[in-house]
Amino acid sequence: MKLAFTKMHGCGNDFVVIDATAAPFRPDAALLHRLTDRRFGVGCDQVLVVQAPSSPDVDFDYRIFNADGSEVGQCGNGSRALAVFIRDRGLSDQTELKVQTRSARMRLALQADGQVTVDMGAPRFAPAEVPLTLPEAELYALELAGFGRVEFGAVSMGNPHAVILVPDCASAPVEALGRAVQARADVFPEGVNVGFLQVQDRGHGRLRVYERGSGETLACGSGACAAHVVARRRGLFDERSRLELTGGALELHWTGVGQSVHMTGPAVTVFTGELEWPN
Ligand SMILES: N[C@@H](CCC[C@H](N)C(=O)O)C(=O)O
Repeated sequence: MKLAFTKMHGCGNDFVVIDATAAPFRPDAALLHRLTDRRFGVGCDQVLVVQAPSSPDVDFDYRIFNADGSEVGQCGNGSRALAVFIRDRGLSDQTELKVQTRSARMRLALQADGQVTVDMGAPRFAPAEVPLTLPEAELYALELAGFGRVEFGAVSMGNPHAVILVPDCASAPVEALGRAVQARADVFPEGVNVGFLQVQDRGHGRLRVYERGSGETLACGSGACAAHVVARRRGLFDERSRLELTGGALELHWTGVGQSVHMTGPAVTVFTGELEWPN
């Protein structure tokens, strides 16, 4: 069988996108590995699958698989890529789309300048919703071997995020500390994406994210939303911020608790291809 795919990225967070609107796509672990592996396969941080809508309230369903094959419920950069993919494949000519993942409903808006704005829904802070097992707080803390007391904000953007403020993103121990936080399965029963945010002023910051299931990526859209929200709740950001991630910049807008976070940024098609499978 030949499996058609499109390679895309949003600020360097890269995707293999599959159109499953006409025929079902039921990937097993081996096929996902082939799609995500950078040496023996195509290579990407996430595999995104577009499906026909499961409810009349949305235009498409959207499945997300991390590089390790785990299925998750949110991918902010991926949703911008999805909007461009749907338009370019002629699946819809609407400039506004509603999509449903297994844990989030998002509204995607294609802008005239080529950027995509995503209504990511309202952030959720209750520990059970993140989820994390600590009593509710604006700032949590963990004692981690080799790092001492590590403070972080926690939020669900449809997926779990911990956000750590750092004085300098470039020198932050993203992989080591990211792994150490993720190792606390007693605190994060569904795992966690770990963001490292350097606040520059009330509207600017730098961010690196050690993602659950994919390691450090060049950008994480839901991570950018989480970082903006955590910084704003701590009084460090105004309603709007521009975050520089390793692979590009995202614009965030959040008016406050109970309101949606809006994220704007680019989405780019790199190439299309066909994978012979199994071979
Ligand atoms: N890169 C994504 C997030 C992908 C899922 C994440 N690794 C998780 O496991 O929750 C984004 O842009 O949001």
